[in-house]
Amino acid sequence: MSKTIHVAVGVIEDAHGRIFISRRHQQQHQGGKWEFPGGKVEPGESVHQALCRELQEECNITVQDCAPLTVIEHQYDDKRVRLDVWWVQRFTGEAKQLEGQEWRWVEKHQLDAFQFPDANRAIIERILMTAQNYQ
Ligand SMILES: Nc1nc2c([nH]c(=O)n2[C@H]2C[C@H](O)[C@@H](COP(=O)(O)OP(=O)(O)OP(=O)(O)O)O2)c(=O)[nH]1
Ligand SMILES: [Mg+2]
Repeated sequence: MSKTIHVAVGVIEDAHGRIFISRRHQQQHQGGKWEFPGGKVEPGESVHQALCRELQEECNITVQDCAPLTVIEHQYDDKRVRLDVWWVQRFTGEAKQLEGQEWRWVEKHQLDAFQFPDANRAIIERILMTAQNYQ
């Protein structure tokens, strides 16, 4: 069995409580589906370092403050992933997608209307649960 791919993922929230999502390129694993920005943790990097690097590269932002939200392990037909998900509420820079992916800000209650990879179901549940607690 191939080894687990460790991924740092950011749930980026803006001042209006909206979440940043982007659409994976068709040729990528889980292509065409929407995602929270992030990418693989490189050798020698902490998850936090990977998160900051990926969000700078993909979304043009510098993370100032973030907190662990959840960790999801998921087996797809072709690979196994471990998604280390962080809530990012403080950042500098204007968020936008720098790698040619379609992107948008969405209200939390609209997240369910987008097609995400299967592993993301648990992330979205956690976002909605956490949001409810703060209303
Ligand atoms: N970034 C991200 N990846 C996700 C999400 N949900 C999910 O199942 N994944 C999976 C898809 C991929 O198998 C893996 C992320 O790997 P990736 O190939 O996009 O990583 P990367 O951005 O570093 O890409 P690369 O440049 O190394 O090719 O995690 C999500 O919400 N965000
Ligand atoms: Mg990525």
